[in-house]
Amino acid sequence: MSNALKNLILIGMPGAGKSTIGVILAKQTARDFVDTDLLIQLKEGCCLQETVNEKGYLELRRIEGDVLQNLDVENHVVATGGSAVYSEAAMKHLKELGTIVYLKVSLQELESRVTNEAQRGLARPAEQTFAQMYDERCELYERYAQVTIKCDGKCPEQIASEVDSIIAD
Ligand SMILES: Nc1ncnc2c1ncn2[C@@H]1O[C@H](COP(=O)(O)OP(=O)(O)O)[C@@H](O)[C@H]1O
Ligand SMILES: O=C(O)C1=C[C@@H](OP(=O)(O)O)[C@@H](O)[C@H](O)C1
Ligand SMILES: [Mg+2]
Repeated sequence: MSNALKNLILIGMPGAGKSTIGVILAKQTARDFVDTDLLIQLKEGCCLQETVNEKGYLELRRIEGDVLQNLDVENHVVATGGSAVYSEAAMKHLKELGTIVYLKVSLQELESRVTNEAQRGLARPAEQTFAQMYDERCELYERYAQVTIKCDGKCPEQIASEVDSIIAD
């Protein structure tokens, strides 16, 4: 564990399982849980897709960066949004808060999971395809990851146990 605050920060593509696995991991490791997408929604008073529609994807990324930089938690599992890695300052803050765990999933697996792309509030330019987004972002997730878990073919409980055993070492 890289940090006395004992937070585990999950990063990865939309559909990677950050929100799903985050809750399971919190329960498995006796931590609290926070999903920063929900904090953004509470701050804005609307769903992420509405923020994108009304203010644009760059503004959603800016709001997300702001929420992440103001995050002040201890002994939590933090599920971030897939676009968290666009803010260098936010990622620096998250690294100070805890251990950054990248949930790595193949494009093929993600495409089978994310069937509601247009309603998910993705913070990307309108013309960017999911595959292009994957190519652009993979190097960012890898840049910030302190622990990487290959998730294809594993169920959420198995992935949570793998994270638990790695951070317990
Ligand atoms: N390891 C997994 N195997 C199969 N399906 C998964 C796995 N992890 C998540 N899912 C499914 O993928 C979808 C996206 O998961 P979610 O936790 O919302 O991802 P994220 O928060 O990273 O965008 C959900 O329907 C969830 O049930
Ligand atoms: O990757 C993205 O552009 C986004 C992913 C979403 O979270 P999930 O990764 O939990 O789906 C959410 O933060 C927002 O809609 C933007
Ligand atoms: Mg999520």
